[in-house]
Amino acid sequence: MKANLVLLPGDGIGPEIVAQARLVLESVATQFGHEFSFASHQIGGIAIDNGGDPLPQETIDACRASDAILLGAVGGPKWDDPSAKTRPEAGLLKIRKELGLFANLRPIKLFKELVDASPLKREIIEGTDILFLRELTGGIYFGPSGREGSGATESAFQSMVYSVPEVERIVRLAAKAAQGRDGRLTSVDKANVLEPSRLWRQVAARVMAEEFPDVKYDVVLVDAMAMHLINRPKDFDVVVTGNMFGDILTDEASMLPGSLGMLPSASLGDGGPGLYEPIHGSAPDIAGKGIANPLATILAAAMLLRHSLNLTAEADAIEAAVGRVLADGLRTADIARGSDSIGTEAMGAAVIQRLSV
Ligand SMILES: NC(=O)C1=CN([C@@H]2O[C@H](COP(=O)(O)OP(=O)(O)OC[C@H]3O[C@@H](n4cnc5c(N)ncnc54)[C@H](O)[C@@H]3O)[C@@H](O)[C@H]2O)C=CC1
Ligand SMILES: CC(C)CC(=O)C(=O)O
Ligand SMILES: [Mg+2]
Repeated sequence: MKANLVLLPGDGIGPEIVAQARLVLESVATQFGHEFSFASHQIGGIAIDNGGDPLPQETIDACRASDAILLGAVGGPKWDDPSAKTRPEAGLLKIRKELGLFANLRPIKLFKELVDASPLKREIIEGTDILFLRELTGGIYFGPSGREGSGATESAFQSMVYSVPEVERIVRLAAKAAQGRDGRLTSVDKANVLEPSRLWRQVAARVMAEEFPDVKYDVVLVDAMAMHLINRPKDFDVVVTGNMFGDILTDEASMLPGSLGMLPSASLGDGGPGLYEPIHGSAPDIAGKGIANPLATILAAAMLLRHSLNLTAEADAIEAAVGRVLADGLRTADIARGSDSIGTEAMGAAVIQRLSV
């Protein structure tokens, strides 16, 4: 198969981890007889530095013309000035919106070889397999925002807005995902306080009752969910939630496998190219040191093969190679828990070495 892939390395550790995922994809292409072409484009802080815009038009055009996109991360202290006209993160939000990527799939799957990396007890986490569906192009990150007044009385606002169609489409997708898994769906909201959450809860209940009577459905408030996630994670199958709640809960869930550096994601819309990325950010504290964990990005590349290119065996091969690396005891610093660790490049090479085993 021929595929035209766009790489958006971005900032901080982004270029380091995307480089390893690219090598893995090149190795898969050679082994399975595919022709993948790669074109790198700018997003985030580096794009601001080079032209003042965190998402240049040429990047949007290249993404639209591609079969799939692999992104590293954006942002960093260099661009954190609160009075700046724009921010790297605005580029990421915009590309998601431009491409209509309303569904962010975040699988929280534990490699059995890695149960020792979590700060949580083995008996709590072992066997955890949750699929989060985070709504990605609506909610508070996209609501009306601004500032009013000035000086000591200045105020700022950002509104959470959800519409019926926005809730319907993400709940339908989540329910379909549940049908293909253990048949259970949990919707997470804050309906005791927030009006958009009350709409979300009403719409989700109707969609589930009318269209998915076979899926076991329940609702949990987001604050309680934050606790359940680390107390009884095995009780959850598919979880559907809004943009900000999904963002925060999945960072928390990264403590189940033990590190943000282990969790990939896929952002999908109604057709068109999907965008794949680790769930973590640009990790400025370790950028340039060669120690970032590239496995989340490598696993995101596996999701790209599975969801955008329909290459199941190839995606399985990457995931199996990651399992072998972990079984062989190889760990980057974030999952080493004090024992010996290897760097970003060595971890990428170790995955490639085990691809054909
Ligand atoms: N998708 C994206 O591009 C995202 C961008 N950001 C941006 O990233 C910047 C840094 O944000 P932080 O709050 O520090 O979150 P972060 O996710 O970048 O890092 C949080 C902690 O996890 C560690 N970490 C993250 N990924 C790792 C990896 N692959 N291997 C080993 N350790 C890893 C970091 O070293 C840090 O200690 C900010 O500018 C933020 O806005 C944050 C989240 C997502
Ligand atoms: C720009 C932010 C919303 C990025 C982020 O934290 C995420 O998508 O996980
Ligand atoms: Mg996040």
